[in-house]
Amino acid sequence: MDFLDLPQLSSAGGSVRLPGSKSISNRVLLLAALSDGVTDVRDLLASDDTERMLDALKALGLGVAHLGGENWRITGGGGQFPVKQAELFLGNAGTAFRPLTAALALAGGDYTLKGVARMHERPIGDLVDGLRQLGADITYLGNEGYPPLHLMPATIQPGGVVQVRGDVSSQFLTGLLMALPLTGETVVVEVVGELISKPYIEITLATMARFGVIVERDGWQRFTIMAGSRYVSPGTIYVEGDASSASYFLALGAIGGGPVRVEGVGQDSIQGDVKFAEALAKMGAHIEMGPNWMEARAPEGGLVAVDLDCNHIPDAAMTLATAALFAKGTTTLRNIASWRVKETDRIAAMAIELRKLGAEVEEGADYIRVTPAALHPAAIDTYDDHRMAMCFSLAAFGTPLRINDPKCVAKTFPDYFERFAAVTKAAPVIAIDGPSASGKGTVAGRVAQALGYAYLDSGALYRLTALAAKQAGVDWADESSVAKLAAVLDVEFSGNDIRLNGTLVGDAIRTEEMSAGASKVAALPAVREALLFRQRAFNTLPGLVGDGRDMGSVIFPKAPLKVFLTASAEARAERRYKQLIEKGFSANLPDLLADLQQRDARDSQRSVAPLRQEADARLLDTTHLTIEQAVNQVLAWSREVSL
Ligand SMILES: O=C(O)C1=C[C@@H](OP(=O)(O)O)[C@@H](O)[C@H](O)C1
Ligand SMILES: C=C(OP(=O)(O)O)C(=O)O
Repeated sequence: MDFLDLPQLSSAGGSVRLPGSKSISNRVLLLAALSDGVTDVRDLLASDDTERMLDALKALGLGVAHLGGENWRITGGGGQFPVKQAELFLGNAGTAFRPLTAALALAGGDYTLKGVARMHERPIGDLVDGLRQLGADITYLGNEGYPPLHLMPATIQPGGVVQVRGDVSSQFLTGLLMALPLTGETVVVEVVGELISKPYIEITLATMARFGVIVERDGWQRFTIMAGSRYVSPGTIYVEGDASSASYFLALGAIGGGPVRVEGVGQDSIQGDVKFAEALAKMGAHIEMGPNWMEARAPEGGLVAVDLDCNHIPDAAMTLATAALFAKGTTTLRNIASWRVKETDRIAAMAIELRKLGAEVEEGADYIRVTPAALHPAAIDTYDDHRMAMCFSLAAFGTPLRINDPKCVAKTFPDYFERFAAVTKAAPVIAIDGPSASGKGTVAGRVAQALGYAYLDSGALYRLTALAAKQAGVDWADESSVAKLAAVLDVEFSGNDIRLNGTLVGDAIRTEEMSAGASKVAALPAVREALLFRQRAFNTLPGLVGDGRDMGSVIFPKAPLKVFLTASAEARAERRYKQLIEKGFSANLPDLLADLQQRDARDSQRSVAPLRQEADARLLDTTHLTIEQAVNQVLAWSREVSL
């Protein structure tokens, strides 16, 4: 599985231009398609959800032209879909599936609407019930109340009253409202039950108004579409930046110092999720806003917990759940039952993954309660939910972590992690690589001490793996068995002490036998894979010095300082000889030299992570240097680069 390892973060600051709003993009596309005339859409969101809508409109025979960049030209059908029979795949896009169901059910064609497996678990029964009151002919192809759907031509009863439930998803009301002008008659929509996610209805009404249809309303209960309502293209329309996507960056600013500014959405927005900024302000963040921008800074004393009804910001509220990891006290997010029927059961998923990091979490049918704790590294599953992936990126302020399947952000924000990297600063790493017995361990340890950084002796992990295999009677050449051992290796580093399965290992991993074992197991790709995240999990604050063979090339390719530390084979053999004699082992210089040369050859020729100087690594040849001189050189370089 694809994954992304995040180092612990030290700060956040900067500015981000947001991608277009998903909710506005898909509404604008559909209304442009239903309009008379040509609409130029600017700043459209480029993502999976909008691609599904664009593909559907093309399949339905509407004019869809890419003008380059984020600009599209839609030629409307004046309420007609030229293609009368089609099978549409709508992925997991609620904003495509629900509104297209309504529009196509009234359009007099034969259409099959499908999605990904999860879409077939997301309810649509309340919308179908509403459409059937108008005479629509809709069949469930799978489970009653859920996609996929088959829509057949039907005699639509003009006018009257349609009742629709609004307590599972507001998208049912949105779908009906957008489709009803197609009937040409006056229709009243009555909402049954408490309407959730109300601000999304405001987006619907505001977007319909831009296309010339004004809906009369009586609060949240009754909406009237007048006879003769027709969509008319506004000519050119601009899509605002996505307010839900803004939430991650505002939270980064609120946790990581800031200020982080988002551009493309602000106080003039029609999106309810701008209210996320108010929630963050309640947690203590300093928020500033302009018509088209928002900015967040961390409060001096840190964030504080909140107890909030989040029904009005169902998507952005997820960001509060991970921001809560950095707030003093217990945060409770209430009235969020709809989380359970979105991309995944978001209450359950959030609780499971927050607990993996160490937080205390309580979940109920419609709430989640998060109490922060000292976080520890974990691999976070994202459940094919873009917001899970984006929300958990915030946790990196507390611990290095792995995000599984990070590409799921493509639903609404394909380059999220690139933007994230641009406004965050990672705990620094000094990567020191070099051949056996070059003295890199000694130098790395002393540099770490001088800077107050942690020290990762990656070679020790391979030696420990070799030792654990020997103890378990596993052959060093048995790749899958050694990898299994490596994945669950119970090791603990504290100062100079190393424990394996709770027992001090001392010099047992420093013997020539374990050197050879380490070199052998290190050549096995599955073993290296198993130890990858374990090593990256050392990338904590205030910083790390790592030594090994692939620190700069594989483990920490973004390390701000990379050193290739070496010495002539003769000098290294001599150093090793002295070390062994001092420790009371017997040793023979010519043998040591021959071994070293053989090992150099094996390490530099192996197919995975061969030992070599990276193009961006600085060469430190210590043949004629003392340890102090080598340490001082690395420290001098560390001052040169900004760590
Ligand atoms: O209408 C919309 O654009 C949306 C409505 C909300 O769904 P619910 O109404 O199902 O809560 C929201 O979660 C979704 O991401 C987008
Ligand atoms: C719920 C979401 O999506 P959808 O539009 O598919 O409902 C979301 O983006 O968080």
